[in-house]
Amino acid sequence: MSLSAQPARLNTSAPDFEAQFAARLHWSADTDHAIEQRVADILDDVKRRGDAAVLEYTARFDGLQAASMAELELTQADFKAAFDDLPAAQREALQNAARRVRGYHEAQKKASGESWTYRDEDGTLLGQKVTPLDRVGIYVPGGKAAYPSSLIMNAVPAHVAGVGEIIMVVPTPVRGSVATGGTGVTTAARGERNELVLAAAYVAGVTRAFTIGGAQAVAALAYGTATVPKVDKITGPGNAYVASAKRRVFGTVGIDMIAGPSEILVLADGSTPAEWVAMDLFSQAEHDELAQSILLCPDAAYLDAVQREVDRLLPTMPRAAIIAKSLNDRGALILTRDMEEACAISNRIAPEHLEVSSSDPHRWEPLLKHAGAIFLGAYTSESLGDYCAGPNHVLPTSGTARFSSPLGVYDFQKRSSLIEVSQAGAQPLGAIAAELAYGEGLQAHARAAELRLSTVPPMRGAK
Ligand SMILES: NC(=O)c1ccc[n+]([C@@H]2O[C@H](COP(=O)([O-])OP(=O)(O)OC[C@H]3O[C@@H](n4cnc5c(N)ncnc54)[C@H](O)[C@@H]3O)[C@@H](O)[C@H]2O)c1
Ligand SMILES: N[C@H](CO)Cc1c[nH]c[nH+]1
Ligand SMILES: [Zn+2]
Repeated sequence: MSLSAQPARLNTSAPDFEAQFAARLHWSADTDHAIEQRVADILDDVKRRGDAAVLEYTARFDGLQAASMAELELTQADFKAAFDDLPAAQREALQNAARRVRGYHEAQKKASGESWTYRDEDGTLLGQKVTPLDRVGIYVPGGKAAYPSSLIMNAVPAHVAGVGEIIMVVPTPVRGSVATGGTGVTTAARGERNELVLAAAYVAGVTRAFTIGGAQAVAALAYGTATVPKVDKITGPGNAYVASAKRRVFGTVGIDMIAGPSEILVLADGSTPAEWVAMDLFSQAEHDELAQSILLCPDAAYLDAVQREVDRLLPTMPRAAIIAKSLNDRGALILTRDMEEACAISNRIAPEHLEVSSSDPHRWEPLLKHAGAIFLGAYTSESLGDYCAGPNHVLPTSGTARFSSPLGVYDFQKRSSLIEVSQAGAQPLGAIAAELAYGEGLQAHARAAELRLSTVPPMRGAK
């Protein structure tokens, strides 16, 4: 069957642009009732029945049969064996990627992740104590592709922050088993473990790991089961089921953000070879049918050229079916009046990844406000950021870059305020606090402050 990919052609000057634009924009799990309902049911079930429910869903959605959760636990020996067995080039690539990601996150910690204090003129000490989380759960996706790079992007900043225990979940679906929501495949004996993922767990350092995925894995981490330890926070990307589950368990545990199906927006001035841009659009479309790839450009002939490259290159891609579905359903090539308008539209979309494919990217960068990551210039392909540039590739999707940031060391830390008031400092602060506390009708607050004054006044409103 020959496939074709026809992203929607939009024109900002067309009278129906706004309607067409809105129709293409953010899809998120919470607008899909069927996914929401299924995820809610899975979470409830795992909360009630623990391991037994996780085993059932793993058989149903991943086609992976196991008699007990112990069978689904990976060991440190598995990690080391996978690492030792890798071809040297893959071992080196993993280590180089981890080294660059570590360097970036160490710099990030230095810049904004350390405790700080100061003393005011009365000798009162004020500040913030930064502490790492005790135990985190990292979700490493594994449904339609394997993601050793996501393991590195989660585990490395957790280590830089000083997290005590890292519990990883990763689905290992049996190939050919399709998570249909029905019974799925129930005869296969073992999921396909990805050796690079196991080796990455060795390189990046993971405490415990389970081959479970989807909403059931998120539930196991959030509520804890007899086998899977309850964590303080769940980080990491995943498909619509994972994103929805994370949103629902927030409050029971912390979460990093909504990092759902991947997105790329390319802002092009027409100076980058069309082939490069077409492949960059493919690079995110190939993740998931629900991924979104958009090109904004003020040059109609360039949009035509990129479409021609899409047509030419698609048949060469092993994941052509996923790419075609993603581009047909969610992709768009948008003709803008100029680059300024393209920047404004990009801000409205707030994409996960934003490539500024221009000969003068620094001219446009100041106009760009909302994006998970901004890639400047024709040589900065988004895929370099996915693996090894250094910054984190776990990024907010579905327009949540308007209020969320990339995964970072800060996601694995929390902060406590530090306050040490000197005797001299207690005098002015006591007077201010007492005044406000009486105003709120909270006498005990007022009195606690006044008792520390050198001259203690009578309590106002005493009985
Ligand atoms: N935003 C980011 O930072 C980022 C980074 C990497 C990957 N991603 C995205 O992560 C996603 C990975 O998705 P994936 O599918 O490959 O792996 P995944 O691990 O996220 O999802 C697989 C799991 O989904 C569940 N599932 C699938 N179909 C189901 C159904 N019908 N009913 C119930 N559960 C079902 C199964 O339990 C399965 O184990 C992609 O969308 C990719 O674009 C995002
Ligand atoms: N582009 C993904 C984030 O949306 C990350 C990734 C991992 N591997 C390849 N790509
Ligand atoms: Zn990617």
